[in-house]
Amino acid sequence: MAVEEMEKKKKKKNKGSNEKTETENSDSLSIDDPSPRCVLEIPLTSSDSDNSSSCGSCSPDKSSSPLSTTPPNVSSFQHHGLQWNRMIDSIKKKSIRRFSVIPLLASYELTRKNMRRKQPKLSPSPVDCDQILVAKPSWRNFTYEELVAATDSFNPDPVLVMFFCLLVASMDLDVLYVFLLENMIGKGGHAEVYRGVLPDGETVAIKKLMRHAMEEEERVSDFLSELGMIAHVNHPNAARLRGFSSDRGLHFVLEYAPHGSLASLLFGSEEECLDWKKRYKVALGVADGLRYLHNDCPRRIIHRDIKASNILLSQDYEAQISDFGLAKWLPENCPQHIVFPIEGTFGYLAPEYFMHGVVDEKTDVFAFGVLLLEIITGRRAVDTDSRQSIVMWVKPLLEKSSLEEIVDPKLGNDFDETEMRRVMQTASMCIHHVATMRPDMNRLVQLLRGDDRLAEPHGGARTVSLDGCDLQDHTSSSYLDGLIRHRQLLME
Ligand SMILES: Nc1ncnc2c1ncn2[C@@H]1O[C@H](COP(=O)(O)OP(=O)(O)OP(=O)(O)O)[C@@H](O)[C@H]1O
Repeated sequence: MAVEEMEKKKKKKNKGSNEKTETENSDSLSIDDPSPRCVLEIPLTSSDSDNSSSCGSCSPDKSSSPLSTTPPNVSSFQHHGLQWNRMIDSIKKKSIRRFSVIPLLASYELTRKNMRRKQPKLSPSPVDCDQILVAKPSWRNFTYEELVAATDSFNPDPVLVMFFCLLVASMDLDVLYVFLLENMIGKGGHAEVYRGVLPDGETVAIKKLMRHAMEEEERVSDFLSELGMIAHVNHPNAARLRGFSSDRGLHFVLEYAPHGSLASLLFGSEEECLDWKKRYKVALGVADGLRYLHNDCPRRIIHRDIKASNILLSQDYEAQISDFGLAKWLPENCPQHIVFPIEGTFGYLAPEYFMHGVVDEKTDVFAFGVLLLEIITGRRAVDTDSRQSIVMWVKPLLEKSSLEEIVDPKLGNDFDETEMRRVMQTASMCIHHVATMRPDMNRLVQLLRGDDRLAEPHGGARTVSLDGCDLQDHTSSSYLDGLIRHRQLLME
């Protein structure tokens, strides 16, 4: 846990500087195609215009194969993109002066109707690019007063807290704080999350970015990046945006997940046990969500922070991938990307990522494998006391296929053995130390469902192998060395 916190601190310290310091790796690696800096920003590059299959890929009846996408109407796509880019540029310029500029977005009602009014009529095309560019016509810009009303004044004045504390001298400050913040439902490395109820009765989660360490400009940039990402995502297994607010702080308004995070259910209480049926459903849901992000979303998205606390659970335990703060857009035609500094959460990082900064779909596949191991074993990615990585602990047991040593003791014998073995086998493929040996998400979904006879061999339509990074030196022992080195670096 301490290690994880250390990682988080490092992550947050580094956050923001990441985009500026990402490096190009000359030959086979991607040019630095930035993640979106604002809602609906389309990063157009010459390479993209040449090979932009993303536009067609968001048609609602999309098959699971990314190869079956319709070619985009490039000129329409670029036209929209350039228009949005101009708007974003203007926001960015103004945000340097003062970040009260985001309400400007309010004047750009992001509805399809409005888009049409502001655009010259385009010739009809087989692919409706409006659907991509205006992926979430329903979300809106909230005022601070609306958020206060929704959360019953979620953020009490610290002076008020002190006043109460003095008044009730016997009360512990922390207890009082939590008492006053009874709507707070979660706290991450850079955000507090509150429950709120909108006037129409819908319960929402309001994620409020905290003000620590980061420069205001960086926070704005990160906020816009995460907003741009989540605004593009539209899948039952991904968190849904209801709106945002930049009034007195930066806020996301998200669909509320009543069961909280997978981490809180798996590790929260000794007494309670998430039954196997739900665990299996969550595993399938996360796999589906990742498959969408990697293959079927308007842009190829690598999440980079898949972990149990970023998987939320809906009323009926449908998994929702959340927290797109580190997510990265990769161009279609570039196999991988090199990033520095390395960000993410210790215990979930793929070897080629924490050793060489290589990012692609297989980065998420590795983290997904660790998540599956947590689901099976009920252990954390890194054991709190021994600080042992679950990957190193489980590898010999997976080889023995030793159910009784691996399965969460809280489950007893209350699980479907076929499903359990399937998930174990899938996890073991995901955590392979050689990236190209890990299956892609299309195949993993099929493996998890038990219809792997239909599955393609390793690799994926959007994933191209990169010899330099599939170094055979990623043996188990070098992985362990790498982990230790990485941990030492974090401690420095
Ligand atoms: N939509 C939601 N519904 C219910 N609970 C939520 C929701 N969003 C977030 N939470 C809770 O708040 C916690 C923190 O949220 P989140 O991970 O988005 O914050 P963060 O600061 O970005 O985290 P990180 O430390 O990973 O960067 C989650 O683990 C979850 O328990």
